[in-house]
Amino acid sequence: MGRLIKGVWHEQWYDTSATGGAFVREDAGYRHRIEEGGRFAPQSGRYHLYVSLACPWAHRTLILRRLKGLEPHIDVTVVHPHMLDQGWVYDPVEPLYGFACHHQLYTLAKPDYSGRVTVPVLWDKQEQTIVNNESAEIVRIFSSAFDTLTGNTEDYYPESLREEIDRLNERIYNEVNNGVYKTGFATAQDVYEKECRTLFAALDWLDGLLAERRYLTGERITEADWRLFTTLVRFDPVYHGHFKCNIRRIEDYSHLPGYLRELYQWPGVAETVSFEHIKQHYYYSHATINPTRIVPLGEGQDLTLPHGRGVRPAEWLGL
Ligand SMILES: N[C@@H](CCC(=O)N[C@@H](CS)C(=O)NCC(=O)O)C(=O)O
Repeated sequence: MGRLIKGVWHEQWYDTSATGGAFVREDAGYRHRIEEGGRFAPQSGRYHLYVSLACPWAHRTLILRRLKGLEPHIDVTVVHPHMLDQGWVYDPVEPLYGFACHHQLYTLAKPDYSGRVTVPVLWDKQEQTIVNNESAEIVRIFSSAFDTLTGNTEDYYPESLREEIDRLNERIYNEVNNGVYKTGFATAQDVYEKECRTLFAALDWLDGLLAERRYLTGERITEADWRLFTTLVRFDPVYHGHFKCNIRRIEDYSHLPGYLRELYQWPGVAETVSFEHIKQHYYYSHATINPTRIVPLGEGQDLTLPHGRGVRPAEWLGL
């Protein structure tokens, strides 16, 4: 992996030496919106989404694209699961410009770009630039910006729940979504232990919440659930082993496993999950953590089993 410095690719791994062994995530550089009458208008075929099927942040955008019926309007390119010295690469080359490396897309948008080269990227073919490379914002864009085009008005960030969704997102982002990375990329024992305990305290809290509520905010599924899902689905097969998040498995909890299965079985969602890409990416790309690059065989729990959510246990057992 590496980064662009004034448009030139430099190979380097995350530097944790300046932060006492702690992994600190950089903010994304492109934060435009898509809106009627704006610079970026909602038009069919104008935008292209670049994702990794391994990446939990990109995965959120892929789920929203699916749930909001955007597949006919926004094409997708999937990067190769191994992220090595050139960073993310396309194999075969990406379809719009024939690029082999994801960093070429960043320098097409801005020839002197400096910063990390990440997925997801929402690309504008018309201006040949990046509209947005922050998944949380792409999720919001997909949730509402194209509604007139698709006629799909399903709202995953409803006005009445925004305050609660924001509050949930804040803790889940810091302690779970990014918590697994802070645990796994820590290079000092005390930092690892602190992050790992924080992560599991948050999972314990979520398990308790899901004992009371079918979804995080109650009866209605929202973006907060989809944002949590992409971390939960990777947890037992990858984060538990590779990132040493091994105090418990998701499978060991009371309510998280059924919740995870229900979301996995949501129409269209299982097709956005690739355990092959997920395992190949983490175990093969992070040579500092797994120098042998052996990719383990297990895939965690069977997500196709009955989820048992929203029905009384007696009904679920057919009694
Ligand atoms: N803030 C970004 C973070 C995306 C991100 O960090 N993606 C990872 C893949 S899981 C990546 O592309 N990393 C490459 C790098 O950091 O150089 C978002 O949520 O969209």
